[in-house]
Amino acid sequence: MPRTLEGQITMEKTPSYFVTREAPARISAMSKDTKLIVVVRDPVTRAISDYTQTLSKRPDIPTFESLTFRNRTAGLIDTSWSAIQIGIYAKHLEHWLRHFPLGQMLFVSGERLISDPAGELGRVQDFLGLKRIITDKHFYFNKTKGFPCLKKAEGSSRPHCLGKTKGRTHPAIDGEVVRRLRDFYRPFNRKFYQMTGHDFGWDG
Ligand SMILES: Nc1ncnc2c1ncn2[C@@H]1O[C@H](COP(=O)(O)OS(=O)(=O)O)[C@@H](OP(=O)(O)O)[C@H]1O
Repeated sequence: MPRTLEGQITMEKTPSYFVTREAPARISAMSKDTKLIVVVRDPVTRAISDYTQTLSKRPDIPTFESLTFRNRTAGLIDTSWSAIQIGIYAKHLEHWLRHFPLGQMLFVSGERLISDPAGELGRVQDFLGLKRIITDKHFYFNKTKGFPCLKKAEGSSRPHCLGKTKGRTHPAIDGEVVRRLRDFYRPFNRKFYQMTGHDFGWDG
């Protein structure tokens, strides 16, 4: 990590930290005061998004439906598949809470980041003790992209959307498989809502 000077905040983003067993102890050993921000979205959509990303790199992989189950007839979900395992947020959070108080963590809703980016970024700025500089004025909804974009990119006067790898079209997944996955995640989601004190609304 670079040295942080007076008046600066150093930020580091790596999606895999949240699910890496060694990460909480290592980060705590580096600095106990580190603030942690985690973006979470409905674990079922997250799994499909994860699969879509892998599929774009390796089009020959098996279907989502076949990777989901260890035994489809018995309805046994393959929790060793990373796309499924990562979405068990309550389990991952347990490890972090052994090293950090909940107040040092902020959970950003991936859904709200799309429907109300300024609102969600308002929470981030408050959490970091920053003035609310980023507001509604900075965003517009880009119909072609189907997502919010920045009116002006940093250091430019032109609009900026995230790249082609963000916001890919997901393949249609068998409804029964989606239902099974919803049933699988429900108790873990409830536990996660309880632990964070926030209902993310993934279970209707
Ligand atoms: N503004 C905006 N524009 C485009 N995409 C947006 C935006 N806000 C959130 N998202 C969602 O970000 C998802 C991709 O982010 P990831 O966390 O998967 O990226 S990363 O590869 O892990 O860094 C991506 O998931 P997919 O839709 O599954 O591609 C988007 O839903």
